[in-house]
Amino acid sequence: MAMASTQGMKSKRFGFNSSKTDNSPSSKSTTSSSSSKQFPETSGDDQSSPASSSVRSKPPRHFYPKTVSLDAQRAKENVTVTVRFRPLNQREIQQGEEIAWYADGETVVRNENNPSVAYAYDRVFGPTTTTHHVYDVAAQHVVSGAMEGINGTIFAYGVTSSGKTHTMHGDQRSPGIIPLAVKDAFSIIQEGTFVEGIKEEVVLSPAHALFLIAAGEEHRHVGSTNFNLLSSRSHTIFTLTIESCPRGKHSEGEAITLSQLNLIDLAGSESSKAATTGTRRREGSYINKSLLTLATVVSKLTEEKPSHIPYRDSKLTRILQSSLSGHGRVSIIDERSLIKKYQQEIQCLREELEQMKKGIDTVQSKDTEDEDILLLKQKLEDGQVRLQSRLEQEEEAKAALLGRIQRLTKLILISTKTSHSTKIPNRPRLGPRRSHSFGEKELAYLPHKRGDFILDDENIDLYVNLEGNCVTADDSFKEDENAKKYGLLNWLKSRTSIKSVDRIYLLREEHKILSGEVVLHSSTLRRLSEETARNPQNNKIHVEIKRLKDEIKAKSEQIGLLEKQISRSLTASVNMDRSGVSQVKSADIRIFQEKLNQKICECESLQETITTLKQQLANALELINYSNVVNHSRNFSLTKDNRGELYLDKGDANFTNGGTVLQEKINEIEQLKQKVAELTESKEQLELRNQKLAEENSYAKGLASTSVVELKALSKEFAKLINYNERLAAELAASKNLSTKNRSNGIVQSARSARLKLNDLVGSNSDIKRELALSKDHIYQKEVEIQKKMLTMKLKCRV
Ligand SMILES: Nc1ncnc2c1ncn2[C@@H]1O[C@H](COP(=O)(O)OP(=O)(O)OP(=O)(O)O)[C@@H](O)[C@H]1O
Repeated sequence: MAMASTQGMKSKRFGFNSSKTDNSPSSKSTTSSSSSKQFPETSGDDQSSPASSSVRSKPPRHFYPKTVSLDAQRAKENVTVTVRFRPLNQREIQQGEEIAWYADGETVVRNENNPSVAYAYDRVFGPTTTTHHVYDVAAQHVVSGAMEGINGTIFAYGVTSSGKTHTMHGDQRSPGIIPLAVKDAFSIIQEGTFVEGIKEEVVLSPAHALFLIAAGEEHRHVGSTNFNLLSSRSHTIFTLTIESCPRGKHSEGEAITLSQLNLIDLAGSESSKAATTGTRRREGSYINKSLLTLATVVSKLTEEKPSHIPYRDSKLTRILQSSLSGHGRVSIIDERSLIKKYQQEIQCLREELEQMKKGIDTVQSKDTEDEDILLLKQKLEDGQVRLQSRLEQEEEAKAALLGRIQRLTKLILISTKTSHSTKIPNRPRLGPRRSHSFGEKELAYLPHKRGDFILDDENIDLYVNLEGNCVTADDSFKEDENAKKYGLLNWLKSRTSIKSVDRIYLLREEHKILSGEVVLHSSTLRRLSEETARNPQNNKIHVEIKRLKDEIKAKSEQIGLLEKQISRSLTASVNMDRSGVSQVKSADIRIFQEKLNQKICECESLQETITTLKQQLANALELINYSNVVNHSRNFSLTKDNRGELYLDKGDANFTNGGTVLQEKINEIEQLKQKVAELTESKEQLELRNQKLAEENSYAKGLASTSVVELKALSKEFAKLINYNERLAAELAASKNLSTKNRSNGIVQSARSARLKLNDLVGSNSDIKRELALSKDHIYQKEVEIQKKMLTMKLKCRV
């Protein structure tokens, strides 16, 4: 028997060629089985069978690859071919069967009769090899690859009775590849990322999504640390998987895009100081570890040539892997597209079929009976059968898909029929529109357009649209909006029933499917029972009957469970309205309960401390009394007055020296205490004064630096004014010179113009003079101001 495994997208030729097998060395060699090698009776799987029959008899046409050597190219391919020999069974031994082919080493199969004939495979297993070993060597990598997302196929092929079923299915004693692979897959799941309670649900409306978020929040772990009374002890990840496709008439059959939007509220990183208990510290270390991995992953992703990115180091990065790596999952085909594709394929196949039929007719009409034409006819007929069966399969798949679509459509109808109509008009949008699996109609049921919600207990306190502007709705919507705005919880509650309706519907659907399966199994069972009556020796039928009975039993149990779930869901949906508020609040109650418990614990420990202190005080008092009695046998005792201070109760008589000394000491202590109190008071006053002085000092310093700046500015201004003053004086002198010159030069001018010019000059002179006087005044004022400021500063500095 041979086994092939393929992995990955590349589908490769196996190197088999049935049409040439007749000429192949393998078929020749199998004819001479009389001198074949006999294997010893040491099979790991079946101790009773001594040799391989798979090579004893004539090998099948497809048994050996055409190529003889395992070349380097093949090693790189994703297809591996292995051969397993089975031992001869009792019957074969009795019949004197012999072995013609044997395993020569781990990769070569040789012919006993003709040692020069040899074939190489990826791996050859002798008759003593256990199935487990075959699995480990030839199949395990395909399974683990599949767990990493690489498609894989393992199949066994060979002549009848060569051991295919034994290898693939096996039995209790020696389980085959299939059970081993299933077990392996599940054990890999256990080691891999497992997030307890993670859920993926089809969301039918915004309310549905919000309800799921609220349910998730309820499970969020919160605890108090030294820095935060309600610190998040876990990350919350809300992943919205969005399916979208181009919208429009001609979009049918187009591939849909699948993308993910992760909305994450991370728990904060913290030092161990933030923790109040060991548990919190442990949580903190987990939080820190995942955040560290996130940081490492992000920094690696930003590298130009990223090396290994440790997504697997934390569940957080593992979950976010597809989004972080930037590879959106794109272009998968949805049911409608699939149907469209199938329809096209069916059409093509029909056309092909028609053409083939025509070809057959033509061939028949020619009535040529030579061998080639017969062969062609045979081929065409084969093709026709194949096409017919493929057509049937496609039709079946189509029917199944249509059924699924109908169920989903029903589901959507159920979810939307409870929704209210909306008056909110369509929003103008930029760019081409895409339709989403969750329609935009649904968005209209949000309290207002697209928006971010901030829920405060039962009301929305703040409501902001995505652009960050305050919402200003049309008057016509105001009333509607207010109702929604101030009653989101009620709005939410009205929506939450959708979920339970959906659940009940789905449970019922599942119930129907299971019931159908039970009916189907029962009828098969009846048929098989009739068969057993006719053929009671057939063990296979008995096994099949047992299997069917077990399955019917298991399915009936499942049906029972489903019925219970349905009735529970019905009750829950009735109670939903009543428990709506409590669902939202229960998280808060849990937190407050936790805090209350903590406070109770604190109170208890304080009470314990008080009791211990009281006890210690009583002991101390007793000790003093006792020592007084023993040492002096006198009537005095140490007591506390109503202020809690110690004093000596002297009693009536015979107060001795010891008592006096003690009293003196007590007085001394009291005096010292008083002194300490006085000193503390004066120290406090001094500290206060010191603080005040320091404040004044810093104020004065500030003032001084401000004044220095101001002084500089004033000096600059002063210099400027002096310059200006000088310029004005120069101008005045120049204008005086000019008037004198004009007069002395005796320039002929009209009397009127000369007078005007003179007037101008006189006017400008007097203006300049006035300006000069003003600037002098200004300078003087500034000087006074500066002096005043400097004086104040000096005074303040002195203070
Ligand atoms: N490695 C093996 N060790 C012991 N017995 C084996 C081994 N392989 C097969 N057998 C036995 O050989 C017999 C035939 O095997 P099996 O039914 O698996 O062959 P098959 O290739 O599936 O045949 P078919 O094509 O007719 O279904 C069975 O009795 C099986 O238990």
